[in-house]
Amino acid sequence: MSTTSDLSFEPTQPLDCNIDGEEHYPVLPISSLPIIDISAFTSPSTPQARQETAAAINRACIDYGFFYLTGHGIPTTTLDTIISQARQFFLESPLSEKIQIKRRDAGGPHGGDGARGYQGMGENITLGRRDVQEAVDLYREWDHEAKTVGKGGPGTHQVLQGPNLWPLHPKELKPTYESYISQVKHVGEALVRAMGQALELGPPLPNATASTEDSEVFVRNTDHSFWVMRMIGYPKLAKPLTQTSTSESDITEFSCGEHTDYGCVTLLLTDPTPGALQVLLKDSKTWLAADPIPGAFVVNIGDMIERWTNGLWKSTRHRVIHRGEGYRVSVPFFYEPNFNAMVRPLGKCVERTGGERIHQGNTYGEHLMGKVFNNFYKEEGEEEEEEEEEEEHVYILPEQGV
Ligand SMILES: O=C(O)CCC(=O)C(=O)O
Ligand SMILES: [Fe+2]
Repeated sequence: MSTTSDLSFEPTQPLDCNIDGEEHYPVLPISSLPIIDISAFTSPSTPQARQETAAAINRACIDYGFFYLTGHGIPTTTLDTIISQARQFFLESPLSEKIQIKRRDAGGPHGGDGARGYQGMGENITLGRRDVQEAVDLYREWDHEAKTVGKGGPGTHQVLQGPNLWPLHPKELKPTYESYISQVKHVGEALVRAMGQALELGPPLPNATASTEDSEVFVRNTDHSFWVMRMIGYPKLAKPLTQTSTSESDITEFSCGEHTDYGCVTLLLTDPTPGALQVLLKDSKTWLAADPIPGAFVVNIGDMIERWTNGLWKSTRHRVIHRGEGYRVSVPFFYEPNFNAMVRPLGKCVERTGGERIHQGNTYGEHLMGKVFNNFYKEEGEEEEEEEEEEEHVYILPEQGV
């Protein structure tokens, strides 16, 4: 994804460049992402306070596509529990227990749906390379009435239509996570409401439908968010962290390869490990270490917001290289559009970006199915397909009944 912002930044220390004719891309160790307090949208507030927050979001989305989010109302103790229970699962469960909730092919005899469940070390592939991570993927449950029998007959599932496969250990994990999911969805809603206001799409219109382009357009198209939550465990990579800037060609292993998130907004929670998550700045060559701030989410916008805004706000590339101490844990919550939401550039954003649409539009469900197949079923070495080619896939999409 190309980035053409006019962002300029002052490096905090000398950058290591072009030694022995080799290009060295710097990694800035001090995070300078903006910090946005969302409380004006999560609690009673004044129009002026909301306007100031919306303006700060607009700036952050143009300049970085990433920011820290505070004032969301979820207690830090809850966030800490989410991380510590994920750590317990990864480090204390025997492999046999992890395998019990393994992601299995849709339609197969094990009742898998091709998406939910545990992925072993190296199974997640980004840009054709195996990520050094293990993970559990949880999704919004498919609406019961809209389920259809999988191609293997009764007891088998279509893609994405199976039940979530919850870790068995620790046993409090499932109720804790369910309660957290209901809280974090409210934060996602507040955030997309603020984003609609930030784009100055106009006040909410009476009798609005999903396609009405007012400031609530994102709220309506995420009101049955087909959310995804990942628990990710990262063992540290072999090479120790000895330098603040790194030659790109030295990096042969990734905890999570360079990517943009494919949905709407990501609310990322991580343990305190520094230096692991790196965000590509708008100069397209400087990586910024987005170190965690206690109690704050790291938020980034995904490809669906880029498409809705016709590229006014771009989804930003990021990656994880964990060479620090210990086993790193993160739990991103992807607040996504409704499965059936039609995602096409908004008229006002098309006008503001020169009048040409970057995409003709399709539903989030179609987009997601393309991503599920690309990422989960690609063999090492295969090139990741570009967004433009996504339309060439033919998927038979069951309707989500919502
Ligand atoms: O673990 C992290 O810090 C980020 C993970 C991530 O970018 C993703 O899962 O999309
Ligand atoms: Fe990501």
